[in-house]
Amino acid sequence: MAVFESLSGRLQEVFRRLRGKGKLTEADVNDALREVRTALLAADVNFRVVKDFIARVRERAVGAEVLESLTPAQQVIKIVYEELTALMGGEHAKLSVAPKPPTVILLVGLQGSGKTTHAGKLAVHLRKQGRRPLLVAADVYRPAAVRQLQVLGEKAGVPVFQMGQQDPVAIARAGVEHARSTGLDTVIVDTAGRLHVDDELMGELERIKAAVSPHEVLLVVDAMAGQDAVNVAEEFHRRLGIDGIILTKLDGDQRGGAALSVRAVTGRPIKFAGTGEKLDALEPFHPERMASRILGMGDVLTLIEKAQEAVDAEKAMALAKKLAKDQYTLEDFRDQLRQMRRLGPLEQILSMIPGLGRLRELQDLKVDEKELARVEAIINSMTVQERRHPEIIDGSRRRRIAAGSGTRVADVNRLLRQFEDTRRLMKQMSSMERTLARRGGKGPRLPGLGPGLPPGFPPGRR
Ligand SMILES: Nc1nc2c(ncn2[C@@H]2O[C@H](COP(=O)(O)OP(=O)(O)OP(=O)(O)O)[C@@H](O)[C@H]2O)c(=O)[nH]1
Repeated sequence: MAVFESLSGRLQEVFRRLRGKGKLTEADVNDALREVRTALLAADVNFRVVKDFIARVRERAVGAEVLESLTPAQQVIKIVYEELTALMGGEHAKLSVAPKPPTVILLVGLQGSGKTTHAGKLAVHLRKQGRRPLLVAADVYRPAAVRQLQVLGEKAGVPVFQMGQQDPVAIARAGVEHARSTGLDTVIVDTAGRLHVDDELMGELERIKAAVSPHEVLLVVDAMAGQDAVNVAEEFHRRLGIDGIILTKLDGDQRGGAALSVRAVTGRPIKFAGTGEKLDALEPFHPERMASRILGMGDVLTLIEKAQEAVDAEKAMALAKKLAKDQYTLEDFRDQLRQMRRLGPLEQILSMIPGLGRLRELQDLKVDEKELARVEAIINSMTVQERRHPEIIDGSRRRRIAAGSGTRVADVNRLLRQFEDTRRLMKQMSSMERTLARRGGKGPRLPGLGPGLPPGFPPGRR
């Protein structure tokens, strides 16, 4: 599922028609903007936000400068892109860091918004940046919450501070003290949630805030709640004062209304987006990249960052050498598959590649994660000899491998064909890159990605 799927589709359709017109009149632009308005409202964007947005775009788009330019449709799209970016806050808003550690981050939000999960994700994210976080369990009403945080901490390799079911204010204070005395530089306090905003909860959060003076109060809201999420954010901000927002479950939100309105309504930026249940499914929120994804222009920068995190640079170098010597094996193929899977769900990845959204045949491509598992099972059923010298895999070996991996001989045949295609293509790519490198030019590959990924991806597409 791609975020903003329907909004993105509708906007691209509007602009496709606009582009088809060549010369534009004011009426053409007004018609297009009316459709943009309908699309935004259907995406559950707050109606006041939509109204202001359309007014701003219209003001910039109907002038002579745009309409009489050589590429009026392009100009209109550019204006929409810029205004969408501005709507979501313009620049990426970073987390603040305390001048003197520890930095204290207070996570607040309703029950089920994904607070505890995102405490863990944030810890993983900070650790990857070389920080030393501490998770503090101050959600004492739901006994399972403390345990949940401990489990997350173990998975993330991040220490967890807890004192059982005591006063959350005391726990938060002791947690910060613990970080200070043990040299941990960032404290993430997980607080209790309720089903609704209520006085008791707000009172408790205010007391915690006063006790630990956090550098960041981050509100965790569920994007799937749409306009309710925006109302919750407004309420929390009014009562508690927040510094930023973590918008969760963006992977499940087809409409995108919350992402587009929450900044405009609260005046506070979205700092992170949660895109899945796993601990690494967290993206720093970049308004311009999100605008680009909405308009079907892809998001290559986020893709590159993900790839750099997932791909082991040393392995990629080793692979490049092997390719040059024509020693690429099925073991390498399997390694690449594993790396690819670490990037996240393939549909999310595909939505970040410019232009892919517009390709008809890709629109109904449902990436089959099971197919990836099957490919891995087949390779695992081979002997080391077979993986390194696939040419020895004859008919009887194919039958044995199929039986061993619980697949059919046809599956094994297909995999071997794909492996051959991949090997051939990768050889071509790597010799192209070498030629380009010799000429001092830049290769077309993504840094950190190539030649790390099978170009025929995803494998097993029939
Ligand atoms: N798809 C998806 N699911 C998520 C995401 N973040 C959290 N979840 C799921 O949402 C559910 C609730 O998450 P929790 O972290 O337990 O929520 P919480 O806000 O801590 O809840 P309380 O502790 O009860 O206040 C869990 O099943 C998570 O796996 C996300 O970004 N995407």
